[in-house]
Amino acid sequence: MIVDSNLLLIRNLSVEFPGPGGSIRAVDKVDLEIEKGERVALVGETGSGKSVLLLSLLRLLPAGARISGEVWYEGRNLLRLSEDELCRIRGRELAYIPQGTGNALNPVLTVGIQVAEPLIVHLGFKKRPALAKAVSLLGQLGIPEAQKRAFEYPHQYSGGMKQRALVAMGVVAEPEVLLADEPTKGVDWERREEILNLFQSLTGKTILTVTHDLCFAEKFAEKVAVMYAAQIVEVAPRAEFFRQPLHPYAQALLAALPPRGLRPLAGYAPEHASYGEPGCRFRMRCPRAFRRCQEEPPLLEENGRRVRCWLYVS
Ligand SMILES: Nc1ncnc2c1ncn2[C@@H]1O[C@H](COP(=O)(O)OP(=O)(O)OP(=O)(O)O)[C@@H](O)[C@H]1O
Ligand code: NI
Repeated sequence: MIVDSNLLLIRNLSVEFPGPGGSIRAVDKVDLEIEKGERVALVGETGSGKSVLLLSLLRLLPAGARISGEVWYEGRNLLRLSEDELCRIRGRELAYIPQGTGNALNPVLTVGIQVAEPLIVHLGFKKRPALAKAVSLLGQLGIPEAQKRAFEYPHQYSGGMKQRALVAMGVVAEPEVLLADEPTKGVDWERREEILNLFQSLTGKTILTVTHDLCFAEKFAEKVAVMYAAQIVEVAPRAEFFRQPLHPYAQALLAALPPRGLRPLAGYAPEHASYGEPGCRFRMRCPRAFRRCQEEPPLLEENGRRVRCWLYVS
């Protein structure tokens, strides 16, 4: 067993989807440590593997997905647990907050009862107090007239409201670990603040959030992890990351932000089929690429930061 102060320890995690034209490696040998009570933002462009990484931690991927590696949570490798054991952990100790844009909510149940359900299922609450808590949480997240709207169905909610209902459902039973996939997507500016406040009020809870919203990441996270083309390319404490990102991709990500110059990154991420080729996956778009980038860069570790780039190899 791995003895460590980390609550969640992801080791050499890979996910492949077999397909007719060969398999797609959506997550490639990811290592990430998350301490108890730590808030981590996982950022990176579309298709880089963030959602798949999150889903793989709780084995929520479609049946065809091949997961390898280790995910240690309090001394247990989640990838080795039986489905029964994992079911007991899911929702209660580790909860997943999906994106509200999909069909994550059940269309035939009221929102209130869905938000209340984890309390009933995992903590043995009776329906009335569970509903009361759901209503109060929905109100806290800025759902207007929560008392009334808790009795409405998902189709009566806007996209942003559905997203907030999913956040409420994820946090209601106060799980130790929250895995959230873009919890602010489609949510208005003022309402994002409420999600942020709610997350910050969950003291002692560990939160890993996928987000495209770097402003949210800067306010919310203590640590930032950056993915590019299925790999982790940088991990850094929040302040250091926003002051001086190391990886050229992370630098480009920040340079694209409006207050920092709004310079979009040109080009495209490499095709999955090319992942097997040697070399840095960012090199074709990298303004600082040099000869050595033809070889695969290691994930270097220095002063609590990590970066996968030859520029930092002396
Ligand atoms: N069920 C699946 N079957 C096959 N390929 C998949 C499946 N789910 C995801 N992928 C592929 O895995 C890669 C990573 O997808 P993922 O959804 O994790 O990206 P992401 O970083 O979350 O992107 P976004 O920011 O757009 O949400 C993509 O190329 C995607 O097409
Ligand atoms: Ni995603």
